[in-house]
Amino acid sequence: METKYTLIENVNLITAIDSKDNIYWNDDLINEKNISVLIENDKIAEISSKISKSGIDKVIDGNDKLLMPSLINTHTHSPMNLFRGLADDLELDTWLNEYVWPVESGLNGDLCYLGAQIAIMEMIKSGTTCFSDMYFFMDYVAKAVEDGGLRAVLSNGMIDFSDEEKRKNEFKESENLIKKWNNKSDGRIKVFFGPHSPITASKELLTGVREKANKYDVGINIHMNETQKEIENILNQYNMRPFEYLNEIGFLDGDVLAAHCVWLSDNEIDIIKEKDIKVSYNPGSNMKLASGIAPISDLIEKNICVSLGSDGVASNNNLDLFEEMKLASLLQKVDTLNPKSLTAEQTIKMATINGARALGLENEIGSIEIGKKADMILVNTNSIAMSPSVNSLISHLVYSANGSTVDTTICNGDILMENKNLNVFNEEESLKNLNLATSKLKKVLN
Ligand SMILES: CSC[C@H]1O[C@@H](n2cnc3c(O)ncnc32)[C@H](O)[C@@H]1O
Ligand SMILES: [Zn+2]
Repeated sequence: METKYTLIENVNLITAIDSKDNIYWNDDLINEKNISVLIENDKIAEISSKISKSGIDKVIDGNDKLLMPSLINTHTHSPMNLFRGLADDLELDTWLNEYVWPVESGLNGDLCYLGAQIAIMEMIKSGTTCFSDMYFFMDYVAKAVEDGGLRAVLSNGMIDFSDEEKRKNEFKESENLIKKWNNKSDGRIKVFFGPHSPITASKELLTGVREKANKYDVGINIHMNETQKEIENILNQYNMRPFEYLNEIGFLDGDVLAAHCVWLSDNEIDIIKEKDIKVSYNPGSNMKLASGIAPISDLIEKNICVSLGSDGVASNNNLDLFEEMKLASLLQKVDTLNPKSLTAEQTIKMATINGARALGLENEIGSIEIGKKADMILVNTNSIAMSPSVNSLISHLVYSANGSTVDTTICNGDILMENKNLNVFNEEESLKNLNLATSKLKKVLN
């Protein structure tokens, strides 16, 4: 294979630097002007103030642009792009039991491919190139990731409600997904186990997942402590809170990615810290479903790894992590009544380097450093949202910009969007198919 060189010239570079020592919150962001970055195939080869153009296949002018690591969404359900606006203004239980699960019963692989395809286009357009997904028909989602050029950590969502037959099927599905897709598509796809939650997954399923996650050396993606009702349910069954219960059965380890973590006791925070659990904060979904406010400022103070997730678009209702960064920060400020809670710098780390750490990908992505994969975005600084550019661009990224300020998106060295033009999939055709598919799926609710 011939070596491909891409050069990004004279750009304003903003990135975290991986501290490599599990200190998640103490390093500052790099913010330097007139930098050039050389990409050799899929990797960052050089970062310097001047790089020769000779032998370069593609030169991107970085004037009026900001270069940063692309964003990492550590919790979503990509095929749920079929269900945006289907069920709004409801709390989690009603939303799931009366709307979402009935329409999901009509899903098939092709529909999940379509939903994931649209989610992937939405993510590329808004600057995300890596996402952690839990859903059904994940073989089809993996194909959409392969075709769409993104990076993803995929998990088959496992629900058994204590039914042994269901449990066996879930393990079969999950192990097949691992064997077929883990480390595939040029290493862009990884697979985790995905027990849905301690309510929907039995103790046997959870202990089985821990055993198999160790066997296959993969992580675990799970919903935790999202609503007060869920905590009461576990307390009634086990006389322990959810993290205490999972600790007791030996489920917890540093490879566990726990989504939501809204309602946490002090003891649970200590367990999260001790076990180095990775937390995915989903402020948009937690607000929309009126679930509550996660105590992120307390977690940061304890140096717990907190990353950022959107959840699915049926509860968010989009996948724009720029919007999510703003919600993330503002919600912490209003919760603590402290304007210094979750600063813009911390929020960018949350959406980049901590996302990488949460997925076990910190040696590959999450920052712009030599040897890392070329997953990065160019943001248009000659735009109203990013002006005046003589003020803090870091502030603009979190408090003012949204996904539409992203101009160019690169994943694994491939340019997936350039000057706002998508290089993958056919958006118009997919949206036509989406409307047809959703109108059929919705009929079950009438
Ligand atoms: C078993 S596949 C994943 C499963 O999770 C459902 N889901 C989507 N968002 C949430 C959420 O915020 N909490 C709990 N479950 C959620 C999704 O609809 C699938 O059924
Ligand atoms: Zn979820």
